[in-house]
Amino acid sequence: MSKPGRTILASKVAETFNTEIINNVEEYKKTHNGQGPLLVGFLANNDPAAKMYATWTQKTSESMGFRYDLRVIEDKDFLEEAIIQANGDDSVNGIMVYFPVFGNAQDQYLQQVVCKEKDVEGLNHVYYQNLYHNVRYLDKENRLKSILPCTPLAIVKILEFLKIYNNLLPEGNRLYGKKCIVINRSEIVGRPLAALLANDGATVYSVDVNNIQKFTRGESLKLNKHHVEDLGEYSEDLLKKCSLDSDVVITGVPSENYKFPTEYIKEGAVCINFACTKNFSDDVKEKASLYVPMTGKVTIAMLLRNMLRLVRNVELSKEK
Ligand SMILES: NC(=O)C1=CN([C@@H]2O[C@H](COP(=O)(O)OP(=O)(O)OC[C@H]3O[C@@H](n4cnc5c(N)ncnc54)[C@H](O)[C@@H]3O)[C@@H](O)[C@H]2O)C=CC1
Ligand SMILES: Nc1nc(=O)c2c([nH]1)NC[C@@H]1CN(c3ccc(C(=O)N[C@@H](CCC(=O)O)C(=O)O)cc3)C=[N+]21
Repeated sequence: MSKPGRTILASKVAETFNTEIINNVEEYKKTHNGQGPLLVGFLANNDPAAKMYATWTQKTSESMGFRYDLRVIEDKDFLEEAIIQANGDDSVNGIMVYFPVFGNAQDQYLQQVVCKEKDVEGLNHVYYQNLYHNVRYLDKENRLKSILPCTPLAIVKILEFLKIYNNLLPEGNRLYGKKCIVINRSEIVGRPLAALLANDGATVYSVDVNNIQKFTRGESLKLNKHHVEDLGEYSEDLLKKCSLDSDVVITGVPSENYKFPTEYIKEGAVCINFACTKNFSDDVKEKASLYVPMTGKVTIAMLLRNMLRLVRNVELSKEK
């Protein structure tokens, strides 16, 4: 008998955004001498994953009508100056820095050097604070939309595509009744993702190497933003219990030989992996109803969508 589950590719999800992005770039070009918005990428390391991602952002953005300029910085010490220069350059619309650079807390500092008006990845403190506080606009008049970090946002868009979000429910509560588990709690992806899902009404188990936490909006969603509860230290038993309770399993463990145990997956759950390596075993579809093996293509679509949103925010602020 054939397996009941299906694999859904990120390219399929990205398609639904790409037409809109291309049309918006075409509109932009009409009023900008036929030129698309300019994205600048800073590469100051020899990390093969970062290099690959840089080549790939260039290819995708150019194919959609954007201009892309990769600035390779040989000496990391000059990176900060280069970012500051790009912040002040009116011809630059968006900036991204490929991480890791120093591979320590200095990288978080560099993230904040990119000015928020050009921060296509949505890593500025202001955007994080809005996300964690469930604030969706930058101004009191609700004209300027806040930017969301692109990988967590990509996963939200995938869950919408998979119809885990129920659009019969009011916006902001569309994950009510859904339970999700996220294996990764980095500041770039896992923690903001758990907060986003909980803010939309889900119960989220957030797992890292040390412990397991639960993010929710409280009983009957009475809180207007998520709150976090410690469930205990990391253990296989606790992980299995939380996972078997989850309708959605999301993994992002950056290690070649890590495999999420298939027997921890609830029958018919949705499984999504955003790590560069395959975090699920080949038999995942014996349990999963829908399986998304990689998410990178949707992340890039969200990056470019964020870029257009930044351009629009700059134009709206000028009109004021
Ligand atoms: N698809 C995409 O668009 C993107 C993918 N990535 C990929 O996602 C992966 C993760 O990236 P980061 O979050 O930046 O990495 P990170 O190293 O900062 O964080 C890894 C997280 O996983 C947890 N973890 C590691 N081993 C674990 C285990 N055995 N059990 C439970 N938790 C465990 C850690 O505690 C930590 O919270 C990488 O492979 C990266 O390349 C990153 C950004 C975008
Ligand atoms: N500021 C910053 N933001 C990042 O998002 C970032 C970064 N720095 N540094 C490097 C890592 C690595 N990374 C990848 C994301 C997806 C795939 C991936 O799996 N891509 C394809 C598969 C490969 C392909 O089609 O060529 C996919 O998902 O379909 C790989 C690598 C993002 N990174």
